[in-house]
Amino acid sequence: MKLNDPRLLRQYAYIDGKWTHGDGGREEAVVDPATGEVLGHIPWLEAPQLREAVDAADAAFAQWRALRADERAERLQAWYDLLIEHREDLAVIMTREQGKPLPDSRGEIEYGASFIKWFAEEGKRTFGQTIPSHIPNAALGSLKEPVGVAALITPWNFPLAMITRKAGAALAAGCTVIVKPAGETPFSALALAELAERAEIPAGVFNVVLGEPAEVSKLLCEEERVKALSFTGSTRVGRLLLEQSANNVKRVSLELGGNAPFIVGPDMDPAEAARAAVAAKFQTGGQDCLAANRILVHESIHDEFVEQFVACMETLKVGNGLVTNIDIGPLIHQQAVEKASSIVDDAISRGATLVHGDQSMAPGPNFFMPTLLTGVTPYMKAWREESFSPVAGVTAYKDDDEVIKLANDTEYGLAAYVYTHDIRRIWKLLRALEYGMVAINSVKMTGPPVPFGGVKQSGLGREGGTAGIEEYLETKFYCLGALGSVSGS
Ligand SMILES: NC(=O)c1ccc[n+]([C@@H]2O[C@H](COP(=O)([O-])OP(=O)(O)OC[C@H]3O[C@@H](n4cnc5c(N)ncnc54)[C@H](O)[C@@H]3O)[C@@H](O)[C@H]2O)c1
Ligand SMILES: N[C@@H](CC=O)C(=O)O
Repeated sequence: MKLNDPRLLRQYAYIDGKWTHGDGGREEAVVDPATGEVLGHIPWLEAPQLREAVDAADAAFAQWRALRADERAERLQAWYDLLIEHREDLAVIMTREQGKPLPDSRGEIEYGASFIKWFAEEGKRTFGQTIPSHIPNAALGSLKEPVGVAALITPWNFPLAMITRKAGAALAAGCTVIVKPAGETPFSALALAELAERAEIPAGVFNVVLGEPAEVSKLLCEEERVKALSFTGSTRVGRLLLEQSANNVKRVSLELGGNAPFIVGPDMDPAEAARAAVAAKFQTGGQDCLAANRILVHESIHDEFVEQFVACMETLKVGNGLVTNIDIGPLIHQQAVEKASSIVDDAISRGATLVHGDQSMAPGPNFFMPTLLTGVTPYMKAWREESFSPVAGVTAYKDDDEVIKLANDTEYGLAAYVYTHDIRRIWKLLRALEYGMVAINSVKMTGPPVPFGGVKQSGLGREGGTAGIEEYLETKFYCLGALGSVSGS
């Protein structure tokens, strides 16, 4: 891989400020999903090495939490500056291991870095409370204290931002962290570690462990000294980790799967709505927890919407993300391609219409051409499952009550989109949709100040914003008694 700064491509785990290979000799290849080329190898650590990471994070916690918030902010700001300085190399690493087009990778580096900058400041505002006392001669209040060592387990679709949204908050709060990135995209995480070291974030504060996913996650969940677990990934794995964290009653935050409805009201211009729906569906090639998974269009504009949607889809270019003007890169691996095919086959076998999408045009084995199905119903996988691919499904509806029922007909509750200019409809839908986030007449909804997260089986807790740092803080109440007369108590 050609980088201006080749030291950003590290092929070791990072524990206690040291680059570490695996003691057992196990390793895993990291592959470019666009070409199949092996980009490098990462070690799979053994249990004693994973425990060394916990030892290191636990030992570093005392000193890191003892720093003033502004001292931690300085280190985080230096880390942020280095990410921005090395944005181009980081983007190349991301495109090679994840596949997303280079401009999207650049966008993710800036997006990911923005969480570090935002939380560096927010760490200075972790205020406690002064509580008017109901106890004679006492002063009451609360302090905010860091939870302790946090394990951060992250997915491959946003290899950098899903780490920084967690680590920015955790480090600013005074916690130390152990990151377990997805095996498909470890190099972005390791480049973050290299830059954390250059930013003089002390040894043991930011660690990256690698290994067999189930083994590493189980050890981190069952480790008593790990006080918080923050996981982003599938609902299936999230459930498992919640269970494994139960024995030591760990603080658990889960950012899980989505099955976003995209609702188009009868008052919308079909062309405007179709452009927005294409953007919301095909971001990150559909491999996005916010991707519009079920497009619900009022029957009065359905046919024109579909026509406009196809016209927009036809402009999307599929190919290697390193090439200029590509909109959609490869899917992450063969299983993802097989899942996309099975969703399309299942829908067709149950009566949906394949309007667009010729897979013979795919430029390689991991590519999937943008596909449109109409007549999608709740009995199809295209409805029930998060497709995580460029497969769009459209369903016509009659009225607001029906679309609310349809939109909520899923175990997921991460994000929903509503396109309409009717204020009464907006308010009705906003209140009735069982989702953690609702974007109205906007495809963009994320960013550092946003309380990102889902309801139902899309997760627990929030990331980003003031709520995001709370996930890494305990509230310690104090009652300072026997004070004699306390004025104003
Ligand atoms: N809500 C959000 O903010 C958000 C953001 C990004 C992705 N996601 C979700 O992530 C999913 C896609 O990511 P993914 O395929 O990497 O998810 P995944 O659940 O397969 O993997 C996520 C992480 O868990 C690890 N893991 C995998 N299997 C495991 C096991 N059996 N035991 C323990 N750990 C295991 C992986 O190595 C990875 O680090 C989608 O469902 C998507 O919606 C959610
Ligand atoms: N696009 C989401 C990640 C979901 O996969 C985000 O911005 O957090």
